[in-house]
Amino acid sequence: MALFLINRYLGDDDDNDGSSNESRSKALLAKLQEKARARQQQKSATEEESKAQLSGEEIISKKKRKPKDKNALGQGHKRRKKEELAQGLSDTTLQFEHKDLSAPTGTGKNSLSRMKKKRKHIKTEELEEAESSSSEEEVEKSVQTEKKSVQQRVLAADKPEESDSEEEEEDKDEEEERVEDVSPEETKEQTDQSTVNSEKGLSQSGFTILGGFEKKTVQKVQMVLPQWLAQPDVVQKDINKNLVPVEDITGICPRLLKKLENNGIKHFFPVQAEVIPAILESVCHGLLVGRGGYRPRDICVSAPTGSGKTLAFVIPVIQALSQRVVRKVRALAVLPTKELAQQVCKVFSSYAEGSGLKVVMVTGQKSFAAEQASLVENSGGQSRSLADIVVATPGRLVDHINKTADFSLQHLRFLIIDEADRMIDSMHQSWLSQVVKAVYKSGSGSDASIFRRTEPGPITAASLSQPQMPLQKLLFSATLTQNPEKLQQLGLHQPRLFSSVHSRFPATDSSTTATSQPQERFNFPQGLTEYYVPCTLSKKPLLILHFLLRLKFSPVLCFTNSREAAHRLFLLVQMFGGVQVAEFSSRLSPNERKKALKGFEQGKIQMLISTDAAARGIDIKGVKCVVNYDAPQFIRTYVHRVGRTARAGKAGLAFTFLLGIQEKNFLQMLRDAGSPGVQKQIVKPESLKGMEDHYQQTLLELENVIKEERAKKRI
Ligand SMILES: Nc1ncnc2c1ncn2[C@@H]1O[C@H](COP(=O)(O)OP(=O)(O)OP(=O)(O)O)[C@@H](O)[C@H]1O
Repeated sequence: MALFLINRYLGDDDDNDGSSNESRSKALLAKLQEKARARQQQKSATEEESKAQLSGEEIISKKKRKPKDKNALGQGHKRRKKEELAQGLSDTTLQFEHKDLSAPTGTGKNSLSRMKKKRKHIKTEELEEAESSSSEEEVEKSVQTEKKSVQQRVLAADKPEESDSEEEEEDKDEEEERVEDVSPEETKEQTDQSTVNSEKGLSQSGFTILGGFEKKTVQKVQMVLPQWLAQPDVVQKDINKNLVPVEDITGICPRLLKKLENNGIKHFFPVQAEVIPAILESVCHGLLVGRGGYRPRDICVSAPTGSGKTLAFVIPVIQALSQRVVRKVRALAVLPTKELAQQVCKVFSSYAEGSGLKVVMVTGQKSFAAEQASLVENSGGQSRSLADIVVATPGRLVDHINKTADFSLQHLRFLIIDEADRMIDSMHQSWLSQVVKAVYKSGSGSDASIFRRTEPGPITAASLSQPQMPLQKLLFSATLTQNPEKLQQLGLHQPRLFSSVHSRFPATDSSTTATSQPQERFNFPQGLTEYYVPCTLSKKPLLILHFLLRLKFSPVLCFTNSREAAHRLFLLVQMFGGVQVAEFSSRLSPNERKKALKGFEQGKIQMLISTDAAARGIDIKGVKCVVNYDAPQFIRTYVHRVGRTARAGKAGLAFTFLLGIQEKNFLQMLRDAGSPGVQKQIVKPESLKGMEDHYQQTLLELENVIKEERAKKRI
C-alpha cells in the first residue's frame, strides 16, 4: 500500500513532465523532507505541550528516552530522520500500549479487537508519513522494520498474558531507571499518590481495579466489655483492713441496728458497705420509683466467698419493706439448693423478727399442701398473702406459680438471685421467664386497675402516666460471670456491678485468641492458703488418714467428685477408726443431711465427706481445712469448695490431692483464674508406712461391706 502510494505519486509526475525525472524527484524529495521536518517540529511542540499533562511516569519515560535522541543527532541526516521518525512511531506506540495495559482486565474480546483495529490504523497512517519522507529503498527498509515491530506489538496485544509479563519486565527496568532521575520528593509524591490510588482501588489510569482482596489484611475484632462490666464499683478484697462501722451507713432503722449489735456485728464488711447503701438509695423515694423518679437499676455483686454477701441484701430488703402496709410478696430470693435456701431463710427470719414481715420458705422440705398453706390464706372467698418475703428453690417456685391459686407475684419489688452464675446455668428450666410472667400478669378485681403492671418498654408519656411497682433484680455470687452474653439472659435493667476483679479479655491476653471466650478471673479469700499434694491413686486414702490422724487436722471438709466415691471413703475412714466422720450427698435424705451438717458444725464430727452439694454457699462456722480428695474439674467448683474455709476474714487451709497426670493442667487452671499461688506439699512415703498394714486389712473388710450393701439394694 505504501509503495503503491509512492509509485502513484511518481507516476502522476511522469504524465505531466518527462524531461527530468531525476531532478524532479530530488525536488520532491527535498519538499517531502521539508514537510517531514516541519511535521517533526510540530510533533515535538505537541509533545512539549502534552508532557505537562502527562502523568509523572510518562514524563520520566520521555526524559529517559531523550538522551537516545541526542546520540542519534550526531549521525547522518537521513539516518537521523529515520530514527526521529522511528522514535516518533515508537513513542506513539508505547503510549498507546501503556494505555491498553492499564485498561481493565475484563474489557472482553470485542474491545480488544477494536483496540487492535484502531492501533493498526494509527500505525498505517504513521508508516505512510515515514515512507513519503525518505528515498524508496531506505523508506522500504524502514517500513519493513516498523511493520515488523508493529506486527509484533499487535500480536503481543493479542496475547495479554505474555505481553503483561514482558511489559512488566520493561516497566520494571524503566521504573528502576526512572527512580535515578526523580528527586526523593517526587518519588515520595508518586508513592503517596499510588498508595492513595491503590487504597481507593483505582489504577493510575483512573480505572477501578477489581479483586486483590487476598492482599487486604483482615482486622481482628476485639472484644469490648460494656462499660458497666468494664468499670465496676470496686469492692475491697481485704475484709479486716476495710471494716466500716455499722453506724456509718445511714438509712438503717434503730431496730435493725439493735439486731445487728445483738448478732455481734459492729462493722460492715466491704461488700456490705458498698451494696447496702446502693439498694437503700433505690428505695429512698418509696418502693414505686428509684432515684430521680426513674426505674431503679439492677445490681450485680461479685465478691469472694465468705465476704458477707447474704447480709448485703438481707439488711436493705428488710429495711425497704418494713414500711409496707399491706402484706404481699414483695421480695423473692431464689437459690439453687434446699440447704442454701434454708440458710438464707434463717438470716432473713432473724432480721425480720419484730418488723411484722413474714418470711416463707418453699423448697420442698415440707409437703406441697403445707407450703401452699404458708403462702396464702383463703377465707370467705377472699384470699390474702401470708408472705412478704419468699425464699425458694427454682423448681418448687415454678410449681407454686402454676398450681397454687392466689399465689401472686404482682407486687414483687425485689428479685434476689443468689449464686447467680449457677442459677443462669439452670435457666433451661425457664424459671426466670415464669417468674417475670407472673410479675406482669394482669390482676383481677380492684387491684387490676390500680396496680396494673406492664413489662417495661420504651419510656412514653403513656407509660409514665401511671406509676407502677418496678422489679429490681439483685444478683450475687463469688464467681459471677462477667460474660455479657450470659448475663444478657437475665434481662437486666441498666445494671450496676460491684466487684473486686475484672475479666481479662483476649485483646489483652496474648495466650488466647480473639475468638475465644474471655479468661475469667475470680476472687479468693484473703486468709486462704492453698496447697497441692502430689500422690498416686492407691495412696490417696492413706493420705487423708495421715492428715486426720497424724497431722490432726480438724474439722476437715473433704470433697469427692461423686456420691459413690464419697460413700466409699466415708466407709473406709469409719472402719479404719480413730475419727468421727460423716457423709453429705444426695444419697441421704434432707433430714440426714441436715443432721450431718449440724453434727459437723457442733464439732461432734471431725471430717465431713461431701460431694459438691456442700460446695456452694454453705456457711459452716469453724471449718479450718478443706481437702479436695478428688481434684475439681472446673475452676468455679474449686473456688466454691475452698471457699468453705477462710470465711469472714478468718484464716483457712485448702489441700488438693493431685495425680501426676493432673498436675500441669490443674496448676495452669488456678494461675489463669488469678489464684494468689498454690504451694507444693510433699508427704513422704515413710510417713504413711505405719498405717499401711491396718489399711490393707480395712480394705478387705470394705469390699465385703460394699458387697453386702449392693445385695441389700437388689432386694
Ligand atoms: N459484718 C459482719 N461481721 C461479722 N461477721 C459477718 C458479717 N457479715 C457476715 N458475717 C459472717 O460471715 C460469714 C459469711 O457470710 P456469708 O455466708 O454471707 O458469705 P457469702 O459472701 O455469702 O459467702 P458464699 O459466697 O460462700 O456464699 C457468715 O458466718 C456471716 O455470719
